[in-house]
Amino acid sequence: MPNRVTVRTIREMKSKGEKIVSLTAYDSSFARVVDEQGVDVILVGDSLGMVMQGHDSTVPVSVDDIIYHSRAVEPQTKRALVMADLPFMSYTNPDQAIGNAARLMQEGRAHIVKLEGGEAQLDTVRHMTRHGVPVCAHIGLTPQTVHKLGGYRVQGREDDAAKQMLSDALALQDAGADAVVLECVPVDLAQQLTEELEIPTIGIGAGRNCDGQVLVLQDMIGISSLAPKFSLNFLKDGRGIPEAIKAYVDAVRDLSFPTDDQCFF
Ligand SMILES: Nc1nc(=O)c2c([nH]1)NC[C@@H]1CN(c3ccc(C(=O)N[C@@H](CCC(=O)O)C(=O)O)cc3)CN21
Ligand SMILES: CC(C)C(=O)C(=O)O
Ligand SMILES: [Mg+2]
Repeated sequence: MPNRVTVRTIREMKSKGEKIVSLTAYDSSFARVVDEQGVDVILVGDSLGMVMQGHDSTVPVSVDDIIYHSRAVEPQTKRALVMADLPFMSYTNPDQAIGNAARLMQEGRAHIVKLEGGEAQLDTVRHMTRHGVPVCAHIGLTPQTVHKLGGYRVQGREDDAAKQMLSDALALQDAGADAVVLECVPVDLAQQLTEELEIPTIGIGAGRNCDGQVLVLQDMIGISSLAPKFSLNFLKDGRGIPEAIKAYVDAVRDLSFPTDDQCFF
């Protein structure tokens, strides 16, 4: 694995102020192109339940589904860190979580696993860390709990919620998390989280001050049924798909994406 991006690489990128670029890929053709265009972290996310399977949430996605896509993606990558989501109900206790993380890594070839939640996941993150499983946390809007949240909405606008998010993030870091995704978080709160954490923050709808950005590929080439405020179609001006992905990579690195239009305040 020479020159492969690892959790150490992205932490170094944070300390040097180099932006981390992440994008989803769910099949081998896209994985190859996304890797070739210089995306640092390829996410095999449970949003595949929406963009690949046509469900209206990520709730129906199984561990086998993630493995199916991750197995297609990872062998086509040469440089990117391949991250896979633990789907809903696959990590309700540390033993279940580590068993499913092992499947994502061994059957799915993933290099790091991601799970949603704060406080409730501390024992699980600690257990996985102790056993050498790289972990990315995911806080803010956690789509797996959409039926509790009551919709895909910005999180952390109230003082109490913002304080809770900050303490969750620090506790996840202490538990061993290697990175954290911040989804649909107001710009100022995401900036504060990014400054207070040593581990990298990867934002989606969380402003340009995060250490990195992530988008769902289908959103950034304009073919998904959703048009979240934080997304932007880069497939325009006669560009092909590889060029659109390159434009996204460049825009994250030169801070031209996201603009205020893609942010919550
Ligand atoms: N195609 C796709 N893109 C995604 O970013 C994505 C998925 N699927 N599936 C899993 C979750 C769900 N996500 C979503 C979906 C919709 C909104 C959305 O439409 N939000 C509104 C309201 C925000 C607010 O005002 O609070 C928006 O205008 O963006 C946000 C996140 C993010 N993830
Ligand atoms: C929206 C990103 C961060 C994700 O978790 C997914 O695509 O599943
Ligand atoms: Mg996800």
